Amino acid sequence: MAHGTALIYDEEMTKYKLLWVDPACKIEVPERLSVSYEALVRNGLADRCVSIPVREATDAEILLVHSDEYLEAVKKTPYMTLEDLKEFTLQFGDVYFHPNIYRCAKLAAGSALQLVDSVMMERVRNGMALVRPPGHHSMRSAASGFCVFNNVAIAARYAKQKYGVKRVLIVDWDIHHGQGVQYCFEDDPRGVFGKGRIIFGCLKCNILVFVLFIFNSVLYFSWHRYEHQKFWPQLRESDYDSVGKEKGAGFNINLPWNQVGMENSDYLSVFCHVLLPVAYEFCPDLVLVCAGFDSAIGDPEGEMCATPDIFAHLTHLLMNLAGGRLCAVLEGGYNLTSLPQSVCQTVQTLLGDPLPQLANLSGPCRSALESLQCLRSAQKQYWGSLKHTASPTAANISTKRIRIAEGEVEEEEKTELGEEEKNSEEKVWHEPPKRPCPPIRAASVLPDDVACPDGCKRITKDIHPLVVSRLKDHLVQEAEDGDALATFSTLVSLVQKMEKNEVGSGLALVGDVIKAMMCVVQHVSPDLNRVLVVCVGNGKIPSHISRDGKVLVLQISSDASEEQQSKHYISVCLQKGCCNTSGFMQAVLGLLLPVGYEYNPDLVVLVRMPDSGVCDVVWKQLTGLLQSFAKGHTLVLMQEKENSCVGPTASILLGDPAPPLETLQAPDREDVDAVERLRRRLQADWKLLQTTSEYTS
Ligand SMILES: CC(O)(O)NCCCCN
Ligand SMILES: [Zn+2]
Repeated sequence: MAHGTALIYDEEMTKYKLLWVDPACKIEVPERLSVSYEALVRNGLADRCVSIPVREATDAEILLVHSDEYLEAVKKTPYMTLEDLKEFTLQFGDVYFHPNIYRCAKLAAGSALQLVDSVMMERVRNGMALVRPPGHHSMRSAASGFCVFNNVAIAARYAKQKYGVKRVLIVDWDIHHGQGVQYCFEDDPRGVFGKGRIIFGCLKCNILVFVLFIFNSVLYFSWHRYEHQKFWPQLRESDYDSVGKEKGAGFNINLPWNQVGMENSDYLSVFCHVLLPVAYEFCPDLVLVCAGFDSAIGDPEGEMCATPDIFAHLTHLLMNLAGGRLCAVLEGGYNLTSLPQSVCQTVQTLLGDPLPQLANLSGPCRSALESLQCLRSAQKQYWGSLKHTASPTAANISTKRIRIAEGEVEEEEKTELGEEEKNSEEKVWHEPPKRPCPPIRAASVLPDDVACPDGCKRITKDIHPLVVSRLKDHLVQEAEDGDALATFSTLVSLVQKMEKNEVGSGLALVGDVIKAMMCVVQHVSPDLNRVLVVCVGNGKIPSHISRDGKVLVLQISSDASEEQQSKHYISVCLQKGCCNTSGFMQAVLGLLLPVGYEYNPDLVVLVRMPDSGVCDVVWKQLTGLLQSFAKGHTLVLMQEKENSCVGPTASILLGDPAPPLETLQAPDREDVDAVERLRRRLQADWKLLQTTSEYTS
């Protein structure tokens, strides 16, 4: 199991800048890189990383994506006069050249490759490359949008060629569309043949027998400010209906933001309702992130309102894929306050620190819902997890697109603020909260004959007089059973330690998981406002538990009775119960995650019901995903005889990545229907469950 987080940075990449007046390029300054690195140093994050040296990408590596003539032309720029540089720049859009930019562009691309090497050779688990110039706009024979070489596209090709990586997921959370990446992989003759489609011919009828077991594929996901094609680069092919070509259909996913001001809720709903379901189905071997932070609040380009701590969560949600192999490469980010904060949030998550709680999430705004629905509808024919998406009706979709090419321009909606007022509106946001690591990362309460997993701290059972007195009046029948009392009072004191952040998470083997859960829930201290209880497997949970919203129960099983549903008592009934991986993950990603984020609990209690049938890999994925909530304070309760679950559960609570699920088959129709039915019923209560705009008030 690889450990460690790589950090790649060299101040050489700060040594180029704009040498003439160009309003479009003046925001791309060297300080972007230096303030980001200095913030990592100041916050003690840089020296917790494995420092990997930069190197220049070779010609051959650059030619994986770019044409020979383009490379040869760029090679000449170091020797150009200022006039020649201006002249050379004119052929491209929104980019500038400098005598030292070629060297820096080779270092930026080379940094991405160093990162891929470190992760694929398992010298580290994941990492981040702080580079300049960015890459995702540059095309085969063109520079664009401050980009010279396409760092991440080169890294994807390099990973496939050198390490035989079959499936690469590229997530581009920069606020601009990385058209360079889209072009590179949408018509790549070698690369994108889809999810291993098998095409057989037949010798006898003289047709070539060829098996295109082509698992080589690159799935590119990008969200970007679009405003119905009004925003740079104003491309028709940046819209949601660009899904990839021929064999690549379904492997290009564009989520256009048609309004500015998008918030954390908008970003999370796109992750939960599009990216994650598809990513789990795709089952990548490697995740590359075009980590642009102009999608953060305060950025002059993005004009969005998502706070820097959102990147802690986006990073964490992707770390459960590809066995944790994640390479983040800096793209954009132009606000010199939110950029370093966002970089620190990202690196701190890569290092495995507890996640910050995201406060007052609501639902996605109407415009985001329209884009979400259009995208899910455009992609549903390619992805089982989206198969049963309701198609947009004209009524609830008002997307209009100004076809600049056709010269057909619809009346522009008047925005209440003029362009200049909007820009001048100074955004303010809180400094992201500290994310201290508790002295004990994971604790265990186990029978004496069960070994405590490495890294875990055993909490010896003892009777806490104060606790017991309160327990006794609740658990009369246990009063005589000394062991049960000891266990329950130890669990209660364990939760108290979590509240004080002395302990991160805990796991326990108990005689009766439901009783233990009830006891914990009834005895958490009053300043623990909300407890999320996730029950996996069949079993009756007393419905009075979710009183006054202090407790939210979500049960996934095969016998849940649906009529009991309420806002705080949700039971998902899966035909084949918890052993059906794709149905289970559909429920986790499409229901549990959104509701969990909106509920924002202070404690998570994960209960593994007896004979739940849930398989280890899915159990580990769930345990890992639940770390998103309550600053990682999860208490896992399992039945005494399930000793074999102790090790796997502990490894996740200690920060190991969950192993990847194999490529998910499409979920069963009944399960998707069950999840969809529940989603529709509950979305009035839980706005993050919405995926269509017909429900917004
Ligand atoms: C890397 C990037 O996506 O932030 N570049 C943005 C270029 C904007 C040009 N108007
Ligand atoms: Zn950008």
